[in-house]
Amino acid sequence: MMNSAIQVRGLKKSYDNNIVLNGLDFQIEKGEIFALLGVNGAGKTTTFECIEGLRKYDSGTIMVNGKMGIQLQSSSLPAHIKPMEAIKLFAKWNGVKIDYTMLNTLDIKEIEKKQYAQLSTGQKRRLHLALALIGNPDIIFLDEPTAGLDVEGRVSLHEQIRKLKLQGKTIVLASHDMAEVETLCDRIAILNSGNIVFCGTASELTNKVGRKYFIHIKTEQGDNTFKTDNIENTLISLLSDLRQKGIQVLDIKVDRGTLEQHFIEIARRESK
Ligand SMILES: Nc1ncnc2c1ncn2[C@@H]1O[C@H](COP(=O)(O)OP(=O)(O)OP(=O)(O)O)[C@@H](O)[C@H]1O
Repeated sequence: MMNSAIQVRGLKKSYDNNIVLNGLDFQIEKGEIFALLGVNGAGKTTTFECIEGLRKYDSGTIMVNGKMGIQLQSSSLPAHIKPMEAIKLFAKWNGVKIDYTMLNTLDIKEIEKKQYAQLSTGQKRRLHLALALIGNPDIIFLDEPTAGLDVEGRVSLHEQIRKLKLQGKTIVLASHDMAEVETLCDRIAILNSGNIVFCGTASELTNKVGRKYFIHIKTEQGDNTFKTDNIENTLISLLSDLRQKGIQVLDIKVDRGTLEQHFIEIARRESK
């Protein structure tokens, strides 16, 4: 019997002439938080749906070792349903008793009187997570769980996900937020042009792409972006240069770069 929670071998899927998955190979170990990263349209949802058994694939094998719980996409419930009605319905379908402790941790009480359509994005996410957990699954799929959430909502969801891991659950999530998956996930797979172009830990990824930062400086003369692996030195030299020229700085932002920028970097390295 395999030890991994999920094993995917040679997974291929096309929609008409559009090859979305061109032979994916990866496995997800039991008890890990695993992220599938990719830009919009990379095929994350398609991969998930193939694994979940919701979508037919063209070829390859998928083995799943455990019960799956799936977090619904937003607005997938009827507008008038109330959270507790949805929870009772799901519990009935799953033939399980409702776990009120779990509902309390997700603060479902706070929203139980509202209708689905009246819930905020964060409240809908919490309800969707509760519904995914109703059947006490071993493997939980979260498709962009923090998209559209504010910082507080994001932090609280990350805490929930970490708690699930401590309970021994396997968490599989899709995201396009590099910073998020770096702090949250044990391993990351990057999906690009139908293939897994990277699969490993966040620090392995950092070693591969280098610790690159992007400094965005807005001045009275316009916007400029600089790439660096040494924020301090680059900032000092940029700022002193601007001061010397008498150009006023209006705003400065530093970030880790977008996923696209990291892809370009990885692709460049692999073609060498
Ligand atoms: N039912 C479908 N019929 C035809 N094409 C589809 C279908 N579902 C998805 N696609 C196409 O497959 C590709 C991958 O879509 P998918 O939703 O899997 O990507 P994704 O990585 O989840 O994207 P996002 O981050 O935007 O959710 C896209 O080009 C999309 O247009």
